Amino acid sequence: MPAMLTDVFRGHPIHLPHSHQPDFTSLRELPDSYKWTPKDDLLFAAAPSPPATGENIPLIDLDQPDAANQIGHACRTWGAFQIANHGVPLGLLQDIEFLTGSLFGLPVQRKLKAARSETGVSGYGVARIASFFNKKMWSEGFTITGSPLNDFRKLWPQLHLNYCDIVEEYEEQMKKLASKLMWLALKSLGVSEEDVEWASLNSDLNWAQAALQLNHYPVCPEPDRAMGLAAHTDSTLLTILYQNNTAGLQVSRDDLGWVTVPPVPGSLVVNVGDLFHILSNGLFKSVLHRARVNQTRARLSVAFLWGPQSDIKISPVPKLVSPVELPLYRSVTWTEYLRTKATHFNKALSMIRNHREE
Ligand SMILES: C=C1C[C@]23C[C@H]1CC[C@H]2[C@@]12CCC[C@@](C)(C(=O)O1)[C@H]2[C@@H]3C(=O)O
Ligand SMILES: O=C(O)CCC(=O)C(=O)O
Ligand SMILES: [Fe+2]
Repeated sequence: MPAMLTDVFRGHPIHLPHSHQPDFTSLRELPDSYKWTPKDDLLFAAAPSPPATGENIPLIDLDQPDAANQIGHACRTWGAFQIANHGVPLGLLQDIEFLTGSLFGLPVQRKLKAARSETGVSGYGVARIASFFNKKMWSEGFTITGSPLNDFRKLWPQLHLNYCDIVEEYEEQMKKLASKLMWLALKSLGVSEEDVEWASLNSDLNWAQAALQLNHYPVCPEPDRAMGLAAHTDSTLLTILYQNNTAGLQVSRDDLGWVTVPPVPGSLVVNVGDLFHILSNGLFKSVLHRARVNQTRARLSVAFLWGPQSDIKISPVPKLVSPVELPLYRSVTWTEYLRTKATHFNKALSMIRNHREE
């Protein structure tokens, strides 16, 4: 049995003062510890985003015959896209949104009963990347890896079994969808399952595992100075994000700056993670993204963070490598990569890049 995602941070404790999490609803003013300036995050601009050019990540209908090429194009240009006709039942999206709202609506003391431990992955707390910033983020999160049963029992002594069923069903659907999307994107590069050794050796989806990240961005008294979730890339192959109908997610484009991803009811946002960037030998863009907050509406999101089993080594697909197109990255497992990210944050990708001798 390979090491599991659950154990990935065992040797990498972080100390985050979860228990000092404020009761957001009682704050009328933004405390200084939540006021971000460009100095706190080089990517943070206190000023509003530049005038919208109308350009946005594409919305792709998976029932279209041309979906593979559209997905491939979106992965190369944006590293993100939205999908419609994805086959995930609307009722299930509503259920996971309801579960998320119910979880964050619990009293702080109850949520803290399921607090994430310093060496753990699962549980309630602030995002792990918080340790790289001096200012606090205006959000709370709950991470699920493996069975949520133990944590859910503490949160909902009565209803935990129903909620476990929803999570299980949601993860099942997301797993199928994620693999479908990955193969569609690779198809656009002329790469099929036979070209990827670990996928063709492992039957079905046994090579994949995932984490589910529930996020809550409460109403904020001074949204322009606050940050919901600081700019980052995901350490995944792909991430599939469900957002409630409140805008906040922004993706970065070198030529356009921060672009807000408008919520489209019933659709899902997909983004390329660092491992897919590596697998595609740099062709697919691991998109930098962040979440902003607002003054009138609480925002919820559910991220399905999808990657390979811990014993699988990810490296550029041989078919995309040639004497001209050298492999840009050396091989790395998800576990190794998550640990590199946990120590070096946004330098992680460059640390596994191959540097050519001149
Ligand atoms: C499987 C994963 C992926 C993790 C770590 C671990 C569990 C939680 C994920 C997130 C979710 C929130 C953003 C992020 C940047 C964070 O702080 O925690 C993600 C991180 C990553 O993509 O690196
Ligand atoms: O809430 C969002 O829109 C973004 C969440 C996110 O980036 C994450 O959980 O990794
Ligand atoms: Fe993310």
